[in-house]
This record gives sequence, C-alpha cells and structure tokens, in this order.
Amino acid sequence: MPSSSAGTLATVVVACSVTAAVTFYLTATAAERKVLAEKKRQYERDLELKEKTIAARKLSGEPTGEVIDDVTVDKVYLWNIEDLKKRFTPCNIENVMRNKASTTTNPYYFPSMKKSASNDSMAELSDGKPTPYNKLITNHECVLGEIVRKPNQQPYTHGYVRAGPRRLLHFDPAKVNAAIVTCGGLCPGLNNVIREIVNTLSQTYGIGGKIFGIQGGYNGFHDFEHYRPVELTPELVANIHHEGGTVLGSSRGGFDLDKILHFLKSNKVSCLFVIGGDGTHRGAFRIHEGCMEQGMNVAVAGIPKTIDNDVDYIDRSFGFESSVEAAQVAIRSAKTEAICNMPNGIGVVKLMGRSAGFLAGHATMASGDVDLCLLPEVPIVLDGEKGCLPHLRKRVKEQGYAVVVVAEGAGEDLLGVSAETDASGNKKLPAIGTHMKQEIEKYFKEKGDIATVKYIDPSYTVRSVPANASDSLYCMQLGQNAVHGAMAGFTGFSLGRGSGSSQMHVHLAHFQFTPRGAPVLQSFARDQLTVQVQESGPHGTTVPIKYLQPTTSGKTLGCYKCPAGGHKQSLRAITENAIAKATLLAKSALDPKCIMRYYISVFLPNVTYPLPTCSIPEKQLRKLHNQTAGLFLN
Ligand SMILES: Nc1ncnc2c1ncn2[C@@H]1O[C@H](COP(=O)(O)OP(=O)(O)O)[C@@H](O)[C@H]1O
Ligand SMILES: O=P(O)(O)OC[C@H]1O[C@](O)(COP(=O)(O)O)[C@@H](O)[C@@H]1O
Repeated sequence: MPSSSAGTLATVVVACSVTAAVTFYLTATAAERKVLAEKKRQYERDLELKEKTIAARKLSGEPTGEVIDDVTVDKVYLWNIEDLKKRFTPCNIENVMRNKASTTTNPYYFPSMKKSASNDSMAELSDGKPTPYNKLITNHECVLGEIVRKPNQQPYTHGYVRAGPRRLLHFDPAKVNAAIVTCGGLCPGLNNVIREIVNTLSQTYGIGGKIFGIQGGYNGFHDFEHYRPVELTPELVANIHHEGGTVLGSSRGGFDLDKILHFLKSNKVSCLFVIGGDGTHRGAFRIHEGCMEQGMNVAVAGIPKTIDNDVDYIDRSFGFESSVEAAQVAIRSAKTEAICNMPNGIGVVKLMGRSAGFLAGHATMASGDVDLCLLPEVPIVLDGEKGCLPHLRKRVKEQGYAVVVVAEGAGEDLLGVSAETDASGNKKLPAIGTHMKQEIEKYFKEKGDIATVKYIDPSYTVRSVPANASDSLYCMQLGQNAVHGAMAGFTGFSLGRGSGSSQMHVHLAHFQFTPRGAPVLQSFARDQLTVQVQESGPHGTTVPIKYLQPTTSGKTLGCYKCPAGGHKQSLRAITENAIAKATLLAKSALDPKCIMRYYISVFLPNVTYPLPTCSIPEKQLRKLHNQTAGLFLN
C-alpha cells in the first residue's frame, strides 16, 4: 500500500474510534460504564494469568491449554485383528524398504527403445539399496474411535489398530505370491489402489513371487473361460491411475468359496487383497474364515470401496469425494436448465446411493444451489404442510426456478420395494427420479401453473471418473497399508481413515452387519415401529421400554415407572406415548454417532428449510435432540 493511502486509512480508523468512544460516553449510563470498565480490568487480569500459566507450563514441559476435569479417557478397548503369527510360524525378517526399482514407466516408449538399455545397467537400476522406514508402528498404537468427547461421558473409548509398517514380517518376501480382486460397482480410485498394492509388494517389499490380477470380480477365481488371471507388474500398472474404472474388471455374483480357496492353495497365494463394498467384504470374511478353518497361512485384506460412503467406522471411503465433485456438473446443468427454461423451470438430478444418501447429501451441500434433496434415509412426504411439492412451488415463486436432487434409493415408501435383485442379491430400485418429475408436473398443473421440468440422470458418470488428487493420495495410503498389514501377518482386516487422518485396521467381521448408511436408519424409518411396554412389575419399579425390531434389539426407548395396580388405561397411555416417541425418532432418523446424517436427517424432512440456506435455531435443535436421541440413548 502506498504510504499516503496507509496514512489516510490510519486517520480514518482513529477518527472512527474517537467518534465511537465519544458516542458511547454520551449515550451510556454511568452504571454501564462502570460495569464495562470492571469487565476490561478482569479481562486484563485473566490474560496476565493465562500468559504466566503458559510460560510456567512451558518451563516445566507440561502441555498448555485448559484442563477439562469432566472429560476423561481412562481406558481404550482395542478391536483386535487376527494375527497369523499366533497360528503359524513367522519368518520374523526385519522389515526394511527394499527399493526395487521398476524398469520402465514411460508410456510413450516403444518396446524397442526399452530394449536399448543394456542388461547390466537394467540390473543395476533395479537393485536399490534397502533403507529403514522412518516410522514403524507397534501393535498397541491405536486410533481412537470416539474422538468427540462430551463432559461426563463414559471414560472409555474404542480404539482401532493403527495401520502402517511393522518391525517384523510374518511372510518372507522372497516367497510371497499375492492376488488382487475388485468386485461390485465401480468407484473412482480402484486403479490407484491396484497400482499401489502392486508397487508396494514389488518395489517396497521386493516380493519374489507373482501378483495375480483376478479379472471380473469373484467370478475370475474360477470362470476361466471368461476371465483369465493376469500377472500384474509395476510396468503394467504404471499409468493406470489416470483412468477411471478397474483394469481388472468387476462383476456381481459368482462367489464360490471352495473354488476361491482352491485357487489360493494351488497358486500358493499368501496375501489376498479384496477391493469392494459391503457385499465384497462379506465374501472376504468368508474367505478369511475358510482359510483359517483349512489351516491356510493366508492374509486376507479388504479395502473398502463404495461411492455411497456407507461403510461403518470409516469417515470417508475412497472415490467418494471424486464422485461428489463429478455430481456438481450435473447439478450446475440442472440449475442452468431450470433458470433458462420458462415458465417455472425445475431441474431434477438423480444421483446414485442405493440405501445411503451421503453422495446426494454432500453433493447438494457442496453445490449450494439445491432447493430440495431427497434421501433414502428419510421418507418422502409429497403434499401437505411439510410436503416437498408445496415447498418446491414456494421456491419457484420466490426465485423463478428450483433445483432438486434425489438419491436413487429414496422413495421406496412411495413406490414400494422391488422384489427383483441383481446377481449379488442387491434389490433393484424403483424409478424415483422420473416419478418425481411426473409428480412435480402434476402438482403444478393442479395448482393452475405450468412447471417446465428437466430431468438429468448423470448415472454412471459420477462413479466412472478418475480419482481426484485427494482421493488419489488416500488410495495410495490404503494400498500401502493393506500390504503392510498383510506382510506383517494380519488377516481378516480392512482399512480406512478413521479419526482425523489416521489410517486404521478394522476387523473384517465388523463389516458384516454395519454398513453405515441405510440399515439402521431404514429399519427405523420403514418398519412398523413397535415397542414393548411390560405389564408386570410392582408399583413404582422402573421398567425399560424395549424396541422389538431385530436391528434395534438391545436398545431401549426409555423407561417408565409401573403405575399402581397395573391400570390398563395408564399402560395404554404409556404405550401410545412410547410409540409416538419412537415414531418421532424414526422420522428424525437421528444417529448421534454420525454428524452428517444427523444434519441431513433432522433438517431435510422439514422442507421449509431448503438445504443450502437451512438453519434451525439452536433451541429448536436441542428440543428435537432431547425428544429423540435423549430417549434413544437411555
Ligand atoms: N454374503 C456374501 N457372501 C459372499 N459373497 C458375497 C456376499 N454378499 C455379496 N457377495 C459377493 O460380493 C461381490 C460384490 O457384492 P456387491 O453387493 O455386488 O457389491 P459391493 O461389494 O460393492 O457391495 C459379489 O460378487 C457378490 O456375489
Ligand atoms: O448398476 P450397477 O452397476 O449394478 O450399480 C448400481 C449401484 O452401484 C453403486 O454405485 C455402488 O453399489 P455397490 O457398493 O453395491 O457396488 C450404487 O450407488 C448403485 O445403486
């Protein structure tokens, strides 16, 4: 800034301050000035004390910051991962990076150019010097599960085994054969994970055996007529990370445990890397169990893949962010179409998300352009006071157009659950996108208006894109850590990024019933909610009110005190009250463990708060929370 303008600015600032002080002096009462002066003195005393404390702590090596007495963590319960070392003899070779160089990575080389290097110089190149890791992880290092701590919360938390290289190896790298398979739907980053596993096995660990690329998902282990296993090398995978999809191909169905175990045995595979979603992980868990039953010394590692981001324990699955990004193009197009097509333009975008609305919800919030977002977790209310159609009409009246995002799994409550399934047993979804288009047009017509609705289904385009930079980095870490875990002898584990940016190992078994998005929410929202109020019990005793759904078994809605004489009427009132509370909980679909879902589920059903600008007063939020979670957590 030139000095003259700086001078002018300083003059203006001083002038304003003086004016403010004079105005305050003239308008404030003497009592107010006294209070303010005391506050200022107190603030200065506190500041001085704080500075002295910090200085003293620094001197004694104590951490700075305020000690909160009512937030404590005394115990950490570690989810153990099965360790092959306990069942089979480990090689216990010291783990160092072997740095085996790849011989060519330039995609523009002709094979003849490659050959021009002499054999000697190639050997020299690929003979890197082993170097130690700058950080090795011990098995008792962990990543804390519940990192958000509330005052007076139970003083324990779960911990997950921290991922990363271990000091001693279970498998002798010289003897390792490995296999990689990708199953289920596509997801950005699959190729990055494959590439990283291959590079880590070949270059960092310098394994002596082969890496089998199983083509076409689980089918590729046995259906050799259609899918032949390929041998993966760093040269082959050098440039695959720039492409979407999976070079190995994928499929649904085709899981045959005996044949898979036979393949692993006959090819002496000791590390199997399975990349896929919850279905794939269920399969991987069975392979792990099968190996243990048959005494096979095989490490089975899962890498969770899902653009739906519906894997429990893991903050974010790889590829999710890239898909959210890809969805922005469709939302922007929908907005342009809506603005330009008159009268009353409405752009409807359908996004993937079988039973979890994370993709639709995140894409909506990231875009800031969406007026209504419909998710699988929340039943759709079309008309009435809180209906989405009147809300949409209101938004169109206010701004001339509106944008709608609908997750493909939303609206089963409207259209019914399909009995059809795909080859993996996943149920097919009703056509909610086109249904919403028709409903919007019909509603506007009934109200004497015309709606110009443009329907956009970006469909597979959001999941077939290459991984963005952030996902690529994540895939790299996942691939490396899967190999570190397997080479150290862990088995039946999967990986993810938990609290913050730490990578963790999670036992495969946990994946069996805990996809994060739908199941819990869905069963709450869609099953007929029933609660059990026991009649028995002496007057005044506290009796829990239990949920009867299998998915919620063990959880109680709340408690009640047994009325005197077991009056039928009081019991009926308690039951009705309990059902009302349970339904409220079901509608709000509140899960205090997942803030995003909390946010989406609580806010979205109340469509008078369009998402991008939605705000709910703190007081109202607390009330909702108390009405629902408080009871649920009893
Ligand atoms: N319970 C299970 N046991 C064994 N394999 C399974 C199981 N559930 C699904 N699979 C297999 O896992 C693979 C991928 O499952 P799918 O549900 O299609 O995708 P995703 O893993 O992405 O959820 C399919 O080959 C399917 O047959
Ligand atoms: O048409 P496809 O290939 O069977 O896949 C559709 C499904 O795949 C997904 O992208 C991911 O599903 P999976 O996790 O089961 O692979 C879903 O969002 C979508 O419903």
